[in-house]
Amino acid sequence: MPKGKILIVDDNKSILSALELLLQNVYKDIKSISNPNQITSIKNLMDYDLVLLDMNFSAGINNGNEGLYWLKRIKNLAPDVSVVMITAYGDIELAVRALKEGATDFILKPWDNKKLLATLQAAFQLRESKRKISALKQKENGLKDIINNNNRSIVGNSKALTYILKLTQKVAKTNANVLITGENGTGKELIAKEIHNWSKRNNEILVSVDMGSITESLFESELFGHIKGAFTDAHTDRIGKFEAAHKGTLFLDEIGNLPLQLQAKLLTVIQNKEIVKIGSNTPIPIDIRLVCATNCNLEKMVEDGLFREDLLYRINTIHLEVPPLRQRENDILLLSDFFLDLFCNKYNKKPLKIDESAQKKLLNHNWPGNIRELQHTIERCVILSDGNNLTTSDFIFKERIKTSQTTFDTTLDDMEKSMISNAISKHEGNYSAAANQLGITRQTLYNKIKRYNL
Ligand SMILES: Nc1ncnc2c1ncn2[C@@H]1O[C@H](COP(=O)(O)OP(=O)(O)OP(=O)(O)O)[C@@H](O)[C@H]1O
Repeated sequence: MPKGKILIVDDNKSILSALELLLQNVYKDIKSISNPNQITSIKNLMDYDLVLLDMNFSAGINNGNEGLYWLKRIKNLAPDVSVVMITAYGDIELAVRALKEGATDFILKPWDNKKLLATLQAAFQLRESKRKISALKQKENGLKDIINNNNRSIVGNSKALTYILKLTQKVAKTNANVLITGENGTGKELIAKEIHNWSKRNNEILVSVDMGSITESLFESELFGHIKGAFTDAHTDRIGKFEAAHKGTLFLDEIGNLPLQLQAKLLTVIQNKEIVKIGSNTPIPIDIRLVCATNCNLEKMVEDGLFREDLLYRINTIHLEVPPLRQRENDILLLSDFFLDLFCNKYNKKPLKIDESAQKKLLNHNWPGNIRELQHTIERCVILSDGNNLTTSDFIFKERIKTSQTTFDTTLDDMEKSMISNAISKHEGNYSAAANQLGITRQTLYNKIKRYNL
């Protein structure tokens, strides 16, 4: 089945006819011109797959310069089109010049039909590959845009937040590794995204990894990737998060949850700036900007022998501490309104207002779960509300259960709920520590909090 579009340029009409005859069953669309001046007036030259271009047009001049001139013009107008040069006066020097100017290949007249067809076929395949690469590049850029812009703008104008945002902007422009600390739900991940978006790497992607949810057995495969056959389930090659973040930013969330043995592996990669995939011996150079976050006190963990001091030095060239919501009083109502709009839109509710006494209640609450807690509180209110106003009775903050005593006339679910509440309360909203105490992963803890609406 003929496919593809070819343009033949030769001043010799009988050559044009011979070539048309030869190529008519190979290419779907053939256009021949005998005067190269017509090239520039061809509409949509970019749509052509191939150009077969003679090198000499003026009588008595056989140095090939005309062909090289027209090659340049074609490459200017349609850079991805494959151009194959054809001449009766070729030598190696001319062929090299043509290839340097962007020709795909070079054929001598009189030509051998089989060889000519094979050369054009190879040139056609090259053009197809370029098309695919360009389509993939466009798709990649589109995906990068979606990934990078899929973040919420940071709401708030409190002094504490403004200070941290100024610092974030300053730091973003450098290539320094950044450690973001702060309680759960304060917006550490949002700050990491801002660092990426304000950095010179913002044309590449930010890859996030929750270190708290990666099991030891999957650590290397997730972060460094593997090659096909490296282990039983490795049916295909897989790139790890480090390689995916190459040229961009790698965000390692909950870095404090990384076991010591894995800290050593991470340190090696950061120091050597290269990874080795499981099952391979070949190191792959990696260029990433590292941003880490944690709600743990890493210095204290270093003192307790739970975190490597050398790793801490590597990751906290710059340290940003995100303040808790209770220290950002000005932000509470701004954020409440922001989430109110967001969820009213999401749940197709008419606009809601928070009345004055309810506002006071929000301002007086301690927000141990910070902005995430505020977000969930507002979402719940929007879902449950029937009126136009939210009043104090819409905002019910559960008292944390102080006692760990449980009675035996409760259900298993009640006991679990109570244990989770106790653990969260004991660790003052630090979900990682609470999950640790309960012997479950942070993700499982989140799921349970959601399930029990805690
Ligand atoms: N200033 C802000 N403006 C708007 N939304 C915010 C702001 N800060 C945080 N949020 C939202 O609050 C939620 C929690 O934020 P984020 O995940 O960044 O916190 P975190 O500190 O990384 O939490 P964790 O320690 O639990 O991982 C997210 O949905 C985030 O979009």
